Order: sequence, then structure tokens, then C-alpha cells
Amino acid sequence: MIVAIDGPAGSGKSTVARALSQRLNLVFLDTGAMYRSVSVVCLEKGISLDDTEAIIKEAREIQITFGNSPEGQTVFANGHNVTQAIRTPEIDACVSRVAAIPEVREAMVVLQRRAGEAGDVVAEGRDIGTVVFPKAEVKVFLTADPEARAHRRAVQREGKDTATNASATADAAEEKKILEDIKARDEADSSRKVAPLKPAPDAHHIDSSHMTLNEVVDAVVALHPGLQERDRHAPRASRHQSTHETKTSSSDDSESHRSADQKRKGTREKKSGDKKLKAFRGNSCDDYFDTGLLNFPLPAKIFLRIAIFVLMVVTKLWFRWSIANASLLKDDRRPRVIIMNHPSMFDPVMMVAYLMWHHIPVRTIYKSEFDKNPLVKWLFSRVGAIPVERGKADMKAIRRSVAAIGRGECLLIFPEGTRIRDNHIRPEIHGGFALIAQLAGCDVQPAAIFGALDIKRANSPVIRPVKIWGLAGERISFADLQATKRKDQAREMEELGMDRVYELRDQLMREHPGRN
Ligand SMILES: Nc1ncnc2c1ncn2[C@@H]1O[C@H](COP(=O)(O)OP(=O)(O)O)[C@@H](O)[C@H]1O
Ligand SMILES: Nc1ccn([C@@H]2O[C@H](COP(=O)(O)OP(=O)(O)O)[C@@H](O)[C@H]2O)c(=O)n1
Repeated sequence: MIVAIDGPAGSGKSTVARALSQRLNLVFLDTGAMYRSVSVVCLEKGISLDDTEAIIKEAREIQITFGNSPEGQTVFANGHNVTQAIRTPEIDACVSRVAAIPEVREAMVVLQRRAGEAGDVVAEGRDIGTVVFPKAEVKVFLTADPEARAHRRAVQREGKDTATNASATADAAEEKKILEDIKARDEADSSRKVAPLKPAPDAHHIDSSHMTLNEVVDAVVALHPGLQERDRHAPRASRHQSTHETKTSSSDDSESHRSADQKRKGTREKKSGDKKLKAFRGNSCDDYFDTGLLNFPLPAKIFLRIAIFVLMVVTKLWFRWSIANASLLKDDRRPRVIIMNHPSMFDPVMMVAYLMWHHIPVRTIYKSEFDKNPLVKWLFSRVGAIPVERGKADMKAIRRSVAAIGRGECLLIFPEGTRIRDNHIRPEIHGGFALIAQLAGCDVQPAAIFGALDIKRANSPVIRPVKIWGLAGERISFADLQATKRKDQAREMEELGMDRVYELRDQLMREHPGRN
């Protein structure tokens, strides 16, 4: 199911799309933020707006990912947080020029369609129903009087919100200026040669000038039986609540080519992350796999914190483990894929306990064979792990993983696939981690553990109190790779990532001779 929402600045596209994504559990794709991200990267590299070739190159290479924070949507470009940077007047002023370059649009459309492949999406922008998803099941052309839009934007700029406070007012002079800005940008976006702002022939027109946000969202839901069906199955709490939770004060916009505002949610953003699970409602393991750790029900959260506490205390006492270069793990909290060697069952315990102890949400990928034991599946789902079927492209696991990163969670993956009880061999690697990072637009961070092979002697059930060491490595960004084609980049990331993991492990091995 794809919902395409197009329309001019300030018509409510991002607010409606966000509300809809939360209410119906859809991925929210903010395409305006993508053009803005390209603009930021170009600006930061000092690329002139006349240097079309260089801009195109950046657009083709950019990695964009969206996440969530308590303040709202976060946007990362090439691994850097550009959430604020994309909303500056400088970007307002240049984004439409960047967005008018056909090759830039081509590159963005590829990314947008790829995000659409993940499944249920609500995308908003200027050309979604006409170019990006011409076969979208639901197309909306959302408009409002220029005056209403200017008023909303002016109020928004003062940190208030017309959606939640209909009588909010703004500085009249400022509102007048914004009205001019909005009209100018409407004209620029509608008259450009490539993918101009215009309704798709089969789009439903909704004029939101005199509608509340909830009314608009209800009107969109009413357009398609598939949406109504989803709505019936959505948890009741998310139905009307979501529209009010949606908007925060918009930091942004201004200037002629702006408007925008915090749309949020994005590309590979979470599927069901915003849906809060209710306590004692018979949530399935799948619900836990699909829901952000922050939205676990309170009893599950308490269980998790207690488990982390107990694991930290017990394992620290028993194994006296420590992680070198730990600041690389705990100080930079951006979502990423963490990869590690896997000599023992203790490896995920150490890494997850450490990260969660420092309030960094992390989800471990585990082999689905464990699910044969319902108790283990229950437990793993409650500690935020995600199952993967090895030996095939498990799209569900990939989607869940990308969604988790989109929510701002880290992913812990053991590319060796199973425990490797030998520090001297290099087993076949499951390269899915690079694909996930690529789809999610995040970095890969290598880490290693050493000493864990000594925990148990062969054929002995005794867990020995041996010391164990961890070592964190620097993140690897796709932007730093040599390869330019996506497939080659994924392959390069697989190799480089695991090279780094083994370098780290070998370093620990050298530092602690006589141990395994
Ligand atoms: N139907 C509505 N009634 C009142 N205010 C609205 C409505 N829809 C959106 N808004 C508010 O208008 C402002 C601009 O909406 P936004 O979604 O950012 O527009 P767009 O993405 O189309 O530029 C936001 O503050 C939003 O909360
Ligand atoms: N699908 C899209 C989305 C945005 N854009 C461009 O990117 C600019 C910023 O988009 P935005 O969605 O962040 O802006 P607003 O609609 O919030 O004003 C727009 O003014 C368009 O020029 C586009 O060309 N195509």
C-alpha cells in the first residue's frame, strides 16, 4: 500500500503524512528532506550552485537516513546529523535550484523508490503521485489557500502550531512576508521543467483550508478500503492521538524556497516503531520485533532494565570484562550497524548489556533456529532481538532491521552467522550487514571480543571465571569507500568491515598472549 501526498508548501503534507504513518503503521517518506540533504552536503563542501556536475555527483553518492528522537525526526546525510542544517535559510534559498536538476531528481527518485520497496509507505513531496509512485494506491493533492498556509507557517515559525491551537496568531508583518515567499515558491515548483508540482490525474484533491488536521487524516483514510482496513486493526490509542502528537514547533523555514518544516519521518523509517504496545494485551513476539524499544510496554521495559542490571553485575564480577575504546561505542549515539566476531554465547550479552547500560538502544540479530524453543523466542523478543533466517535473503528481517535503525536504534550483527570456536580461521561471512547499513544509510562499526573461547572447556559444563576483553573500532562510512556503485559499495563494506573486526580481535590476541 502506497499513499502519495503532494501539494504546495504549508498545505499540511508532512503533518498529515506523519499522522497517517503513526495511525496506520506506515513508513513515512519525507522527500523534501532528501533534496535538502543534498543541498547541505553541497553547501558544506563549498560546491557552487552553478557546478551542476559536482551537485549531481553528490546526489548520486549521498546516503540519507531518517531516525526518531524525542524532539522529532532526525535526518542523517553521509553519516552526519543534518536535522538542523537542512532547515536553515541558506538551504531554503538553494534547495529548489538543486531539486530542479534532472539528474539530482533521478538519483533521489531511485532512493525513494527503494524505500517504497520495503512496503507500506506514505510519501509526501511534489512529484510523488506523478513521478515517484505513479501506481500508488492512494494519491492525494493537498492544498489550502495561500493565506491559510502563510498563517500556519508564520505560527509554526513562532514555535506554535495551528493544528493544535486554531486561534494561535503570528506577527502580521512576518505573515505577509511569508505569504509572498510561499507564492514565489509555489510558482518556482509548479513551473519547473522536470517533475513540476501538479496533481496526478487520478489524485484526490483535499482543500485543508477549513479542515482540522484530524479531519484531513480521516478524509485520507476514507479514500481507500485498504486504509480503512488498516485503521480498524490499528491500536485504538493511535487513532486520534497521533495527529496531535505529530507536530512540534518548527524550527525551520523561511525565505522563498522554503516552507518546509519539519516533516519528518523518512525514507527507511520505521514501520511500527511509533505504535506503543499496551501492557498485558497479548502482544505477540512479532509485535516486539516490529516495535521500537522505547515503545515496549512498561512491564517489558522494566524487565529489560532489570535484566541488563543483573547481567552487568553478574558478568562483570564473573568475567571482569572491559571494553577498550569504549567511548567510540557510548559517546557517539547515532544509529549504526555494529559487527563483531562470535566465539561464544557471551558476545551478544557483553555488547548488549554495555550499550543498554549506557541507554543506547540496540537490537541483536539472532538466527531463527532459536525460535524453535518458544521460551527462547519469547525471551529474545523481549530483549529486543530480531530473528533472521540464514542462508536466504530474509526480507522481513532486513525490513525490521532497517526500520529499527530508522527509529534511531543500533543493530548488533554477528556476520560469522554462528559461533566460531577458533581464533585463527576466517569463516564465510554473511554479508547482510552491509546491505542493511546501505539501505538504512548508516555507518558500520566494527568491534571484537577476545578471551571468550576459554569460558568453557570442551565437554565441560563449567563456566570458568576467565577475564574477557572487548575492543571497539571506528565507524566506517559508505562515503569513505572507494567503490561508487551501490553493489560494489556493499561488497567493499562487507570485506572492509570484517577486516577491521579481525584486526581488532588480532590486536587483543597480541595484547593477551596465552589466551584464546
Ligand atoms: N488542517 C490543518 N489545520 C491547521 N493547521 C494545520 C493543518 N495541517 C497542518 N497544519 C499545521 O500547518 C503547519 C504546516 O504544515 P506542514 O505539514 O509542515 O506543511 P507542508 O509539509 O505541506 O509544508 C504545521 O504547523 C502544521 O501543524
Ligand atoms: N518530491 C519533492 C520534494 C521536495 N522538492 C523540492 O524541495 C523543496 C523543499 O521541500 P520540502 O518538502 O522540505 O518543503 P515544504 O513543502 O515543506 O515547503 C521544495 O520546495 C521543492 O523545490 C521537490 O522538488 N520534490
